Amino acid sequence: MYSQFSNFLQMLQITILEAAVTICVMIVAAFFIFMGRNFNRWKKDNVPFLKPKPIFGNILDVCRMKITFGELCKNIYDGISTPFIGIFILDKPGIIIKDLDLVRDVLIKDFEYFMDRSLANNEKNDIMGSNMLFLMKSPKWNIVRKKMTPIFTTSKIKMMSALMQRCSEQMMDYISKKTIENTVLDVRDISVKYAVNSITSASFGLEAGCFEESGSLFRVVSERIYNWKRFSAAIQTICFFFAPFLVKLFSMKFIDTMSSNCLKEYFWKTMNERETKNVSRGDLLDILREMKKQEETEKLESLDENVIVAQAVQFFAAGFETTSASLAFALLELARNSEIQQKLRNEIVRINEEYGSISYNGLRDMEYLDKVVHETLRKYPILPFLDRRCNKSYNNVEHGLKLQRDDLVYIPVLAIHYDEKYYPNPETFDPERFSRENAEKRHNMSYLPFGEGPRVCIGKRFALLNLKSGLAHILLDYEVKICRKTVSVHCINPRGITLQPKSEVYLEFVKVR
Ligand code: HEM
Repeated sequence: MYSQFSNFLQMLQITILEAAVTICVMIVAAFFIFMGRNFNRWKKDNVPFLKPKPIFGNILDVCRMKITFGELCKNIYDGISTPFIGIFILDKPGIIIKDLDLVRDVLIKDFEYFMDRSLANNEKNDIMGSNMLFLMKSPKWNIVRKKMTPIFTTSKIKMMSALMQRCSEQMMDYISKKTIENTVLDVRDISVKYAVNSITSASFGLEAGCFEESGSLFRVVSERIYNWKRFSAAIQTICFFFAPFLVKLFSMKFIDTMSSNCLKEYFWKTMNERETKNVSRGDLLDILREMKKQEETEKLESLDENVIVAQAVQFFAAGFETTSASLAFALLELARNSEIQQKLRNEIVRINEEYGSISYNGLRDMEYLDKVVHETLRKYPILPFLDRRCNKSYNNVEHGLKLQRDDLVYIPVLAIHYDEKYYPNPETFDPERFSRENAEKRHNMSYLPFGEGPRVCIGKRFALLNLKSGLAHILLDYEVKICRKTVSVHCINPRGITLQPKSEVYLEFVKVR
């Protein structure tokens, strides 16, 4: 074989080295051509588009972790005047939408064309990840979402509020002990502990114990799940969002095996305990238990045990990072804006006196708190973009947009939230933007921190209540202030997909009650 090959090379009058170099060049050229095979797509369809770079399309800086995809979308959005623009996610055609009527069409009116997210779903090797609602694809998603919607009704949320109150009280004990030694605390750390405690209590029926000195296993797991400091974790997340073929090729898992096994074990342990003792506490676990029973009687193929446990793990993963970042950002903004903080505290003190404690009904009556929370989520939308995949040919005549199956669609939430047209002086933290009068004047797609349409965040009401409970408890007892340790610009971490403070958020806690 080898002698035949060298005879062949002799015939061509080239050496083995020259042959090897030629083959490498040909492979690289073929790869470039393959990755660029769609690059004429937007030109052909007469759609305005951004010139792509070889291999990476328009996301080179995201892959190099120089900026987040949310910020890239914002830069693109700010630079265009067309209702949408064509881009390339590596080799795949995608569009970024600027026109809010078109945003509404994609998220709500024409949802049947955009039911799935663009995220990878590795069904073969990642049973836990692929069964999570966030990653799930239609038609399985339709069935599971319908089954899960009753989890977050008003009466269920009201029951869960008692669990949240307990977590808020644990946080206050912790702050009170910590401030004896040092009045400067890292609110990012406190927020993560609070959010992990709340979500563990609601979705696993267990006390995570994050505020205890001995440390908590759930805190360790939460750190493992989203550790943006770990380069490999950041790369993996980028692959899930933008390079599904690599996810399949390298059998990547959305949540690492150790964390998911650990959560799974706790889930079944508590579930079985409840089964034996027949107790219910009004948390998500009870509802998942009902789903399990229903599944056993109805023999629904799509709701096997993996689906049920994956939802608990999903709540844990979706809940703690989003809520903790929002709470930390809210406290930072309140420390920067002392007048707003004082106005909010006056409301909290008044309603606390009226109800005797920070109860579910009391929180519902705190109108200014509601505005502060919404303005925080406007300024810091934790998921700075929404993504969808077109699942069948789409022709929107009114907006002149034609899409093919598998085209990617992005809604640049961060950019919309900072558009002067909807929010003048967007850098200013102004809760009055969310007075009923002001909110009614805006396009209803100009505020999307929880997404919109049938795939809107299922935990929205839980998250809002959790955030409000945490904030109200802290501000009732403490004034938070900027101090020497507070880093003036909290850059957004370019290694994450979500908006997260890049460093610790130190604030001074001054007792006011
Ligand atoms: C401040 C806190 C939170 C924010 C800002 C947030 C934001 C979001 C956003 C933007 C989406 C995508 C919506 C879309 O594509 O239209 C989403 C989806 C989702 N969120 Fe949240 N979220 C938060 C808290 C939570 C909590 C506490 C839970 C669970 C208890 C949760 C569970 C989910 C799930 C399961 C989905 C996927 C829904 C589906 O695909 O059907 N989130 N969230």
